[in-house]
Amino acid sequence: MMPMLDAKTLTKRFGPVVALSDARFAVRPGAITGLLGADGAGKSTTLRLFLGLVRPTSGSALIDGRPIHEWPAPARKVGAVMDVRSAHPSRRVIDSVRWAARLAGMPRSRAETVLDLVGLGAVAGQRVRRLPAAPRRRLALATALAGDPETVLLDEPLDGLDPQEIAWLKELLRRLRGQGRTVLLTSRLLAGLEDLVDDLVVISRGRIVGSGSATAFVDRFRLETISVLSDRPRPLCAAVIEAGGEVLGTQGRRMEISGLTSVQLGEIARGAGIALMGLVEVRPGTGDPPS
Ligand SMILES: Nc1ncnc2c1ncn2[C@@H]1O[C@H](COP(=O)(O)OP(=O)(O)OP(=O)(O)O)[C@@H](O)[C@H]1O
Repeated sequence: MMPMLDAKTLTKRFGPVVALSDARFAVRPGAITGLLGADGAGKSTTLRLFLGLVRPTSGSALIDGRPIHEWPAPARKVGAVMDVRSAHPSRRVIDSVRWAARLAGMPRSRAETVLDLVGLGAVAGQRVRRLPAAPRRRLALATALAGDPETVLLDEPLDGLDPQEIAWLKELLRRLRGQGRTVLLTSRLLAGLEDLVDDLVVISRGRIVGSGSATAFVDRFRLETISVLSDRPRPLCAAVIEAGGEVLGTQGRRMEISGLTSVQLGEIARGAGIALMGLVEVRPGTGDPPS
């Protein structure tokens, strides 16, 4: 089966910074894939490369076998939410989506369809600036879907959402998958993705360190993953990497670490003079902290 998204020896440098180094991975059509990595790992850069917003230093980022700029109607191929603030604040909600639908060559009625899909039909006539944060994020999603794209790229879509909004978004993404669409979303944490993604690609400091079915990953990572709280996450990250561990994700003071036992982690933290405020070894199968 031809992959829907294909990173082929993809490298991106920004001056001296290597944001992505020889990345190779493929995303299956009709699946939800999570691109997992810590802050600055290269997740957004990867999405930008697929979208043609930045050019690869070497290698290629293919959508359905071709770079995005080779598709005659790119908005029918891929829709993306990279920045939720992209809608113009003084526009009406409906006009914002109509504009996107028009650019994609879709009929005018497409705007109503996608606003209904994201539950914003009732506020279609409002100015964008009057929308609170959660509906504004839904609007960004509607705009991404305006071109009826085969593939949807979402940068940290679950980040900062409340539980109801997370549940709603997951249901919507499952519906999009049910329609045969491909979804690639990024996240800093594995926690919370288990019941959503089919496949995972794990990126660490610009390198792909693993990819495959989420079930296999979740079992392996649960076995090995330690979730830890520290008031000095940055030096702790450095000490963990120095010791050969892998930082899977960070969010504020919380980190997910693999490749080390909790005893080793405790020793590393003590050696670096960093206090651990909480540590949970995530067990296979249950996801619950040990009692
Ligand atoms: N336009 C740019 N110019 C210079 N450096 C950049 C640029 N874009 C990204 N980088 C650097 O490339 C690296 C990867 O950044 P990227 O935004 O892709 O990471 P990320 O995994 O999405 O992290 P975050 O969750 O913080 O957005 C970082 O070191 C970042 O500072």
